[in-house]
Amino acid sequence: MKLKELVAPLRFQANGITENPVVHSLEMDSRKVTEGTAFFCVKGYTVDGHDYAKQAEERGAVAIIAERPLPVSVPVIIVSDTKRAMAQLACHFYDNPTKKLKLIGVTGTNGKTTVTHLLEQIMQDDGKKTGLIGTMYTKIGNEQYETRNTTPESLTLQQLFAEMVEAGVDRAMMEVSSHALHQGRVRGCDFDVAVFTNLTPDHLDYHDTLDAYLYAKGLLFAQLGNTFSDKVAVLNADDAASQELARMTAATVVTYGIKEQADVKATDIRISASGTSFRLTAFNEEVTVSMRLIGMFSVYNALAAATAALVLGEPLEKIKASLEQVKGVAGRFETVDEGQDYTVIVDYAHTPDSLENILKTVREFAKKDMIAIVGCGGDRDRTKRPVMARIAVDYASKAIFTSDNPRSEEPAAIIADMVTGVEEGTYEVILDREEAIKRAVAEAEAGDIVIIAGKGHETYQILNGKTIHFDDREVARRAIKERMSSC
Ligand SMILES: CC(=O)N[C@H]1[C@@H](OP(=O)(O)OP(=O)(O)OC[C@H]2O[C@@H](n3ccc(=O)[nH]c3=O)[C@H](O)[C@@H]2O)O[C@H](CO)[C@@H](O)[C@@H]1O[C@H](C)C(=O)N[C@@H](C)C(=O)N[C@H](CCC(=O)O)C(=O)O
Ligand SMILES: Nc1ncnc2c1ncn2[C@@H]1O[C@H](COP(=O)(O)OP(=O)(O)OP(=O)(O)O)[C@@H](O)[C@H]1O
Ligand SMILES: N[C@H](CCC[C@H](N)C(=O)O)C(=O)O
Ligand SMILES: [Mg+2]
Repeated sequence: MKLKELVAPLRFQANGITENPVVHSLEMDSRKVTEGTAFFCVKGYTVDGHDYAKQAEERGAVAIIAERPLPVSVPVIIVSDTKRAMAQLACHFYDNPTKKLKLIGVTGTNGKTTVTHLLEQIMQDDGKKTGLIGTMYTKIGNEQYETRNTTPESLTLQQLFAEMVEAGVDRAMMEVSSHALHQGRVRGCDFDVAVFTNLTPDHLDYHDTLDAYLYAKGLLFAQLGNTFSDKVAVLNADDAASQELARMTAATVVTYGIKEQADVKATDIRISASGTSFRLTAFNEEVTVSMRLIGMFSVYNALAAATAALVLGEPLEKIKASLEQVKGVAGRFETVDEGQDYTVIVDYAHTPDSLENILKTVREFAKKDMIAIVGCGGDRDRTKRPVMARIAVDYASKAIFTSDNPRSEEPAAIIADMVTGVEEGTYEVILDREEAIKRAVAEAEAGDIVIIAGKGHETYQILNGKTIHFDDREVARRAIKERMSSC
């Protein structure tokens, strides 16, 4: 695409360009610039991309989009907000891929990864070609690609959607984080359905207040638009935040829930240690669903996915069949089973609400003791630390506090924050996560349950700013085997 055509959507901001080179690619990272790139200078939280304009030019950039004049010899297009321009031009450059597929965005504090995976299963079972973008990876069909963020920035995002369109994807589901909404990463995405799971405290390091966090989530619904269209907001009737979210859009609102009046409802809920069953009533239809997913929160996730699928025209019977197929999502309530006589579960609970949900659920079925291994991420919301510690102590027979991605913080300083929420003598601290897991496995008696919370599918530990390989499931498996072989 020629430069003038690329920047045409910027309208008056693009006036005065005289040169018109061919632009082969778009980049916001100077290190990735190649011959023919248009480079966007983005002011980040760590550095200012404007400082890398010269490097981008040296690497072959043919145009620079910036917020101020720069000493380079290639054309510089000055805009008031490069991130905004970047999203807009990315949509244009990749020919608005999200207009060519059905796009479902899922937001909320907990359950986004799970709900997108449930949707993927439903769509795939109905013969649709799917794309998925989220915490664990991006998937196009069944091919997986690594991504750094749960919701990538706009350039990566639009490129991924273009690849999806190219691959024949007709249904794309993505997790939309509050950070992404706040930073405008999803601007220009043509969402057909926006799904809300729930809102509980998290990320207050970034958003400061719960209201600001809710506002960021609300942007997804605002982005459905202010015209009456086929777009649908799928809201959780049992979460008070949904009323705020409904106010933000003119799109049709469809609700799901258990307690309050809702369009799609679960009743007769039976939860056991091996699964969950419920009656699913959707508009004038009704089916009974028996899933392997455990806990009341899983019923909410199933309802959210079922409602989104229904509004996209999937038949209820097929939705039921798919939900019944799902074995679970990696790192979410994943059991590590080597035939031992105690249960070991790895789960991604890293917020107060998710930790409480998971521990409460297990507590209900635990016949004997429940040992919980809990940590809190470094360089993240400090306010959740004492709350999570309190929850662990309240629900578990034994709480072990350990490290969960300390990042640039001292592991002991994170634990020091955690223990302000609990009384001395009610917990044990083992800073080294591997040691903590080994200890829990060594102490577990027949019938006990060990829950290793916080890292789920993660295959790394970020310590002292360095990333090392670490997988709770591998560590637990090794510990179980070692214990077995030493008996
Ligand atoms: C706080 C935050 O959101 N940071 C995001 C931000 O990084 P940043 O602002 O620090 O970027 P920066 O390093 O200052 O760089 C600024 C600009 O200079 C450029 N640069 C930099 C160096 C160089 O040599 N050349 C160059 O051109 C960079 O490419 C960039 O364009 O922009 C990066 C690129 O898009 C993101 O990867 C990064 O996410 C970091 C990794 C992160 O941890 N984000 C978390 C908070 C986050 O977004 N989490 C949510 C999920 C949360 C949840 O729901 O649980 C997510 O969606 O992932
Ligand atoms: N609907 C829910 N309500 C409360 N807790 C939940 C819910 N669904 C899942 N959880 C808990 O939260 C954990 C994370 O779930 P999931 O990965 O689906 O959430 P997420 O919103 O994608 O998280 P992230 O923001 O880190 O991407 C699970 O391991 C489980 O403990
Ligand atoms: N998306 C979340 C994941 C947290 C996972 C937990 N293991 C941690 O590192 O705190 C975040 O980046 O805050
Ligand atoms: Mg996720």
